[in-house]
Amino acid sequence: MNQPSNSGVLVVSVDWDCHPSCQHGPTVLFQRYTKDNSTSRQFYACSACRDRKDCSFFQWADDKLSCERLAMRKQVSEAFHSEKSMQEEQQLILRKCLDSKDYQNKYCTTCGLLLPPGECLNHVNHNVKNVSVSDLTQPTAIIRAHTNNKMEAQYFFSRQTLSFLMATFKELSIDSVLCIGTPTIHEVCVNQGVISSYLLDIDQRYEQFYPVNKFSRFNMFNRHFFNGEKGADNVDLILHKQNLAIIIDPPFGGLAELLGGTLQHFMKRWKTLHAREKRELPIFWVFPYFLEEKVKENLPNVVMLDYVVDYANHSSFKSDKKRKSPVRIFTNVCAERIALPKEQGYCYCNECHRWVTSENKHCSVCNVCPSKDGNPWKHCFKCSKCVKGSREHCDTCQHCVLPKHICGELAKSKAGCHMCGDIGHKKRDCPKVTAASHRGKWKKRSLGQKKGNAKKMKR
Ligand SMILES: C[S@@+](CC[C@H](N)C(=O)[O-])C[C@H]1O[C@@H](n2cnc3c(N)ncnc32)[C@H](O)[C@@H]1O
Ligand SMILES: [Zn+2]
Ligand SMILES: [Zn+2]
Ligand SMILES: [Zn+2]
Ligand SMILES: [Zn+2]
Ligand SMILES: [Zn+2]
Ligand SMILES: [Zn+2]
Repeated sequence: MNQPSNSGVLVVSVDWDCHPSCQHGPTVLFQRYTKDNSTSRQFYACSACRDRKDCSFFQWADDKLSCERLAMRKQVSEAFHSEKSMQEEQQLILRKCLDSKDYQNKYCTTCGLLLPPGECLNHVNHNVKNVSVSDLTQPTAIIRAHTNNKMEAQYFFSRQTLSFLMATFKELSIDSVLCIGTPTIHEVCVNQGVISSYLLDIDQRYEQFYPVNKFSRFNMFNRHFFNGEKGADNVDLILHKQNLAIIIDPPFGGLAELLGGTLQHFMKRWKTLHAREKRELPIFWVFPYFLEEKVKENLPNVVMLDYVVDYANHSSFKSDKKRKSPVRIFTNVCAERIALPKEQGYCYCNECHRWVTSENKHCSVCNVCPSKDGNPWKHCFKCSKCVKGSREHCDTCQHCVLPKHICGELAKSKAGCHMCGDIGHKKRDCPKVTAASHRGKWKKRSLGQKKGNAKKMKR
């Protein structure tokens, strides 16, 4: 999402049928407040890109577009809609590469293209690499990952995490998965051939490696299929599978309310197709632990597993790093049914009936294994709850805080409303926000999902 300012931006509406579209499908209506919060104005911005550099679409909701701008918008939109998917042509190239015995296949990393024989001449000064026939079955190893945190944030699961996820699916008798932004899971499923899978991802490069019955270019924030009905029909086919699960691993900065909307849309469709099922469609949503509240607000009945998800190509979220990855799995499957690997130090808590990290000790007062971050927590009788092990109770702040804190700061920051600064209420009850919500399908959500943490984690 484009953020014209750091403060005071809310999602107002996600009415996909009525909003103007950018090249990533329908935009989101946001509300931006001035610095002193005295006035606000609404604008439409891209749902997929959190930086104007990646998608320049921006439109004030009350702006009357000039004729030239309208004409330009129309031109862009027409060009976008006529840009038909090249998936079928790409598949012919893939076929040629797979069949080739007498020449070395090439992939141009600069253009993100698999090159048919003879095509290399057009890529002379580009970064071209050789790919073997077996490489072609591992697209995530061929493509250059786009690690732009404001858009794709392509971080691939480590081998260990992949094995855990695959073992979990097997244990739960899941035989089909809808992979949303999880190309490595899809790759393993396709290669192993035991679990059937379908990939939805915004990265068009996968069109070269998978036919339309295996992949569609898709925007997970607004449910936009770049190939129209074709993609939607193929997803519907997989939603017919009874023992299906969805696994989604969005960029951290992605708004939970939009992601929740997408998941609930698929869950609802699955429920309609399996009217006799009492269960919900199993969901595995990979997201940081510090966004737990946001996930739970937007997807009811999920729990956070203690399992630490790590990545092969992320500089800090690798399993060999000292600092643990903050990424966890949120699921609506009963946590008791998901055994976490003992050999990685997880153990079963008989009181909580779930698997936890060995540092997450059961608190007999709260009657839970309280740790969220995987480090030891302890009970504070003054706060009447468990807190991070590094915190000490401060009688002045009346809270458990870091020993080296500035007394009073926390109380100040906890007191008021982030929106208007008033001490008397919290952001969710801010009259300014409520006053703004007077037109149909409104949603009042903060854009800043614990910005401090999200910024620190950069994904
Ligand atoms: C954090 S990575 C997750 C990859 C996953 N860990 C794996 O190993 O398969 C985010 C994924 O979501 C995709 N993505 C980013 N923005 C998207 C969007 N708006 N809609 C759909 N996919 C998106 C990226 O291309 C990338 O594959
Ligand atoms: Zn866009
Ligand atoms: Zn090239
Ligand atoms: Zn416990
Ligand atoms: Zn406790
Ligand atoms: Zn305390
Ligand atoms: Zn204090």
